[in-house]
Amino acid sequence: METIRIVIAGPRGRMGREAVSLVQKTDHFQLAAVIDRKNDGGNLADVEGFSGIHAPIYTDAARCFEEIKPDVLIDLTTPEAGKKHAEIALRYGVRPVVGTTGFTDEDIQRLTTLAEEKGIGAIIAPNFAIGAILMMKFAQMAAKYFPDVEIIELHHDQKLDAPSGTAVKTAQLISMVRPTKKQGHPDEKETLAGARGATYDGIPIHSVRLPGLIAHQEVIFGGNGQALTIRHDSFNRASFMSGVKLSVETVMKLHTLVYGLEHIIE
Ligand SMILES: NC(=O)c1ccc[n+]([C@@H]2O[C@H](COP(=O)([O-])OP(=O)(O)OC[C@H]3O[C@@H](n4cnc5c(N)ncnc54)[C@H](O)[C@@H]3O)[C@@H](O)[C@H]2O)c1
Ligand SMILES: O=C(O)C1=N[C@H](C(=O)O)CCC1
Repeated sequence: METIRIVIAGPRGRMGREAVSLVQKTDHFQLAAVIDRKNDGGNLADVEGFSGIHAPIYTDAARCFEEIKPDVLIDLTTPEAGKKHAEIALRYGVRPVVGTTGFTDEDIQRLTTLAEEKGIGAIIAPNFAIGAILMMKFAQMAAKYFPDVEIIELHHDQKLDAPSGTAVKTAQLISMVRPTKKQGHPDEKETLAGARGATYDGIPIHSVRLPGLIAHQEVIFGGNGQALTIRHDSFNRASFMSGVKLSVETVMKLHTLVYGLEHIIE
């Protein structure tokens, strides 16, 4: 198998550290460089927790891609940085695999156009955990029979974006198969603002943020005399890494942007 040269943006973060470790232990992956907010010009091996892992550090994504010419960027940063990195990567002919969440429909559309112009692959995956992809697919199946649905997503309290990328993606998949619907009583009123959550195409989304959590979601369907709950839990960040590996391998064969691993996992 040909070696895939990878740049990781956000290597010191919770997900970035897992991704560095994934690249290190995968024979056909090579860590070509990292993009970090600090330590420009330094080496990852000199950063605490990365002893023996040699990769040049850049703070400027464009300079990194220009000098390193990697095959793939894995971005695990913040919404602002992730959007910028993905766009610069595509301009330099580097295929982005974006795990960073908080992208809007417009962001995704702009990057899709850029990937098409360049004729290279890109993947934006709100959730890399295979179980979460199945949870979303099962929810889409169930929505055909149970149009009344609410999403509760639960994450650690250091998360920047709400609702989660997974909750938005789940609502998008459900809204593809059910007509727009106003749920609950037509005259219902919130006596405390936000009590009924945010809505995507009429689907309520409730975001919980608590220390101790990692990433969890329940999709609850209600019907006549019955309810169906589909739940997924990520108990650690290693749960995302098989999806990151699959995305890096797959993006090399794509010529357009794919949003969501449900398009890749049959
Ligand atoms: N797709 C998935 O399966 C999945 C799973 C977990 C987390 N996430 C997302 O991944 C992102 C990162 O999550 P996390 O928990 O690792 O966050 P984190 O805060 O632990 O790490 C983010 C890292 O990005 C770095 N960073 C910020 N701006 C930067 C810049 N301009 N250049 C380089 N590095 C920069 C920070 O220094 C930090 O080390 C979030 O958007 C989160 O929602 C996605
Ligand atoms: O830790 C996070 O942040 C996560 N975000 C993703 C999302 O927004 O859907 C899912 C996995 C964990």
